Amino acid sequence: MEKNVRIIISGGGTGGHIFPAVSIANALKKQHPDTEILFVGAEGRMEMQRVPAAGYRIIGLPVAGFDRKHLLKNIGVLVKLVRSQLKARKIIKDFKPHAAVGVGGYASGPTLKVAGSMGIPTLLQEQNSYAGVTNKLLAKQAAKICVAYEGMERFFDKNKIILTGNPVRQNLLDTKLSREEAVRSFGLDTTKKTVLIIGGSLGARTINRCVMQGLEKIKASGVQFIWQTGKFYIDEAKAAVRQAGELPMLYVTDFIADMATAYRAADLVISRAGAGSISELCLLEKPVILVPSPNVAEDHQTKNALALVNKDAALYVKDSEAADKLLDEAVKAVNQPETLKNLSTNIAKLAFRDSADVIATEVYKLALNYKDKHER
Ligand SMILES: CC(=O)N[C@H]1[C@@H](OP(=O)(O)OP(=O)(O)OC[C@H]2O[C@@H](n3ccc(=O)[nH]c3=O)[C@H](O)[C@@H]2O)O[C@H](CO)[C@@H](O)[C@@H]1O
Repeated sequence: MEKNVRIIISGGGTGGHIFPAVSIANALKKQHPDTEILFVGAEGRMEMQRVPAAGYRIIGLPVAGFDRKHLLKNIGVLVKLVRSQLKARKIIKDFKPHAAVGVGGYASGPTLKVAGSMGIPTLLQEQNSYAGVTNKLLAKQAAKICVAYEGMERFFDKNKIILTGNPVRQNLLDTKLSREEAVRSFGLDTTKKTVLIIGGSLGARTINRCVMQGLEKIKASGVQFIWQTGKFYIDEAKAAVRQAGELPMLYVTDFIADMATAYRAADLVISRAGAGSISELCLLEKPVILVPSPNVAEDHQTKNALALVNKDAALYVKDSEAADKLLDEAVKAVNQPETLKNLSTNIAKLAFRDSADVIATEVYKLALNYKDKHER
């Protein structure tokens, strides 16, 4: 008989944490429709909209990130952390979860710490090839740690590690559109090569600058571009395009809701090296030039990128060299079918399928085990 299991999923901050969290929830619901799921996020962050839009309930904690550069500013952050832990304790007492999942991001720290200290089994999902501080701290209490890269024993107890890959939104894999239909949906020319430029869920300043400074080059390239700027940069980007005059080979937007169509249209992708984007590129076998962000904790995007570059599965341009090289490299690569084919073959080998299902199965096992012991 199906037993009603309750699970908390906590974390967020950016798409890279939220999309895997929602995918795990969907997989749990698919496997065991009676599972009750509660999300715990950070007040004011992206998850507070995205999670309800995906059909799940979320409660926000007043948590904020530590300022690693200005230590004095952290007094307020510490107060918020204590308040968050108190609120997490109340949430857990009310909801009575049988397991908790942490996907990284501010909220997962207090939630998983409190859950662990109350004896509830916890599972961590580490998306990157270099473990974040929060996950390293939470790892001691965790029952299982699902990772996406080899070699994570250098951060975590190897007996707890399961190599699952990062969950990817199912609709990315389900699209039936042809390349031509996808290209047309952006108002572009189906006879031309197309480069998709993405900067992670929030956009990437360096990549945007390269495009804005390279508009004349783009005009002359014979190639067309779909450019996602991120919401902070869209006005500046649109103004630059207006000033450059007619650019029918360039589609500009702040955010692409339908990434499946954008990937389908692309012959080559230029991307930051966020873990979510990389997992998608692997599954969709897309040739990519990675430009890791140097502004993330412990420089983890460079490590993500190198895990692919070392296997000839991606091209690599350093952030500091992007202004000089990026557009030229993209135009060159997209016109070399042999290069594109090799990149596609090699990146496909790094894909993990069924990631969300495997993680959901592990969480459910932990939860059932706890429930059997405590609710007889
Ligand atoms: C700046 C920052 O801190 N980035 C981190 C953040 O990634 P961040 O959320 O920026 O990026 P990811 O690459 O992990 O994920 C981006 C997600 O947003 C989607 N997308 C993107 C653009 C768009 O227009 N529409 C859209 O839907 C992508 O398809 C993808 O699913 O979490 C990741 C996972 O821990 C880390 O590896 C990144 O280093």
